[in-house]
Amino acid sequence: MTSSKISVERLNLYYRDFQALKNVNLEVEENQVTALIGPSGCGKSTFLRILNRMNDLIEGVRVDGVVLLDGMDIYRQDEDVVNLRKRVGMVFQRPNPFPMSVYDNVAYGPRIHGERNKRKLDEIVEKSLRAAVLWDEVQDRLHKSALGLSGGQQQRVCIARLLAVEPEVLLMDEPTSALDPLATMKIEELIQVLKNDYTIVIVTHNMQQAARVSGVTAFFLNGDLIEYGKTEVIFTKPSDQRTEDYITGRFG
Ligand SMILES: Nc1ncnc2c1ncn2[C@@H]1O[C@H](COP(=O)(O)OP(=O)(O)OP(=O)(O)O)[C@@H](O)[C@H]1O
Repeated sequence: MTSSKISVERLNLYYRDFQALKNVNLEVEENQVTALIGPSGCGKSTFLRILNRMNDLIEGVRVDGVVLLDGMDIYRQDEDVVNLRKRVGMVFQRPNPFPMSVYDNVAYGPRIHGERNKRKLDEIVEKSLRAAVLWDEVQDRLHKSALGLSGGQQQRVCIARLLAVEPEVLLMDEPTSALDPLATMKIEELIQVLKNDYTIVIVTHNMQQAARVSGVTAFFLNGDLIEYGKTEVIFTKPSDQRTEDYITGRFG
C-alpha cells in the first residue's frame, strides 16, 4: 500500500507571461524517492520549488492550481511558509554550508526555532550527522569550519542541517552535480537510507542516477509532465514516445 504525501493538481506556473509549468498533476508517494527528469529548461527545478513555495521568492511568479501536503493546500492564504519550509526542506546543486563550524551549521535551524539547551543541541547535532552518515568523518572536527570539508562532506552537512529541524519531505535539486563519482555514490547510498524516514523528490540530469535511486520517475518536457510511474516501467516500457526518445538519448 502506498499513500500520497503530496498531491499536485492542475498546477500552472508563470514567470510573468512565460508559462513554465502547464496543468501538472502528480502524486508524490510517502517514503518513496521520486525522480524528476527531462531536458534542460523543461521545468524540473521550477516544479521542485513549487513544493515548498521557494518560487514565492522570485519576482513575477504566478501559480495557480492546488498542492496538498498531507491533504492541506500549501498555497492557501493562511499557510505558515516558514513552517512549510521546515517540513519540506531543500538541498541545492552546489553544497552551500554556512561559513561557520560544522556544529553551528547543524544547530542553526534548531536554534532559530528556539532551542537553547546545550545538551539538547549536542544530541540533535550528533543524531543529524549520524543520519547523514557523516558523524564518523567529522566528530573530531565539529568546531572547525564546514567550508574546510570536501564537496561531498559539505553536501552531507547540508543534509544534516535539514534533518536537524525534523522535516518530512526532502527536495534535492541535482544534489550530486558538483561532486566526484565517489562522493556521488555516498549521497546515493544516503538517499536509499533516508527514504525509510522521509519522502524525497530529486531532480537529476543523470538517468542512471534516477534509475538507481528512485522508485517513481516523472518525465517533464517544455513545462508538461509527459508521464510518471514506477521507475522500472518508465525506463523499460514508457507509454509515451517522447519519454522513450529521451531515455534512449535521442534528445536532451
Ligand atoms: N526566474 C526565472 N524567470 C524567468 N524564467 C525562468 C526563471 N527560472 C526559470 N525560468 C524558465 O523556466 C523554464 C524552466 O526552468 P527550470 O530551471 O525549472 O528548468 P529545469 O528543467 O530545471 O532546467 P535545468 O535542467 O537546466 O536546471 C526555462 O525556460 C527557464 O528559462
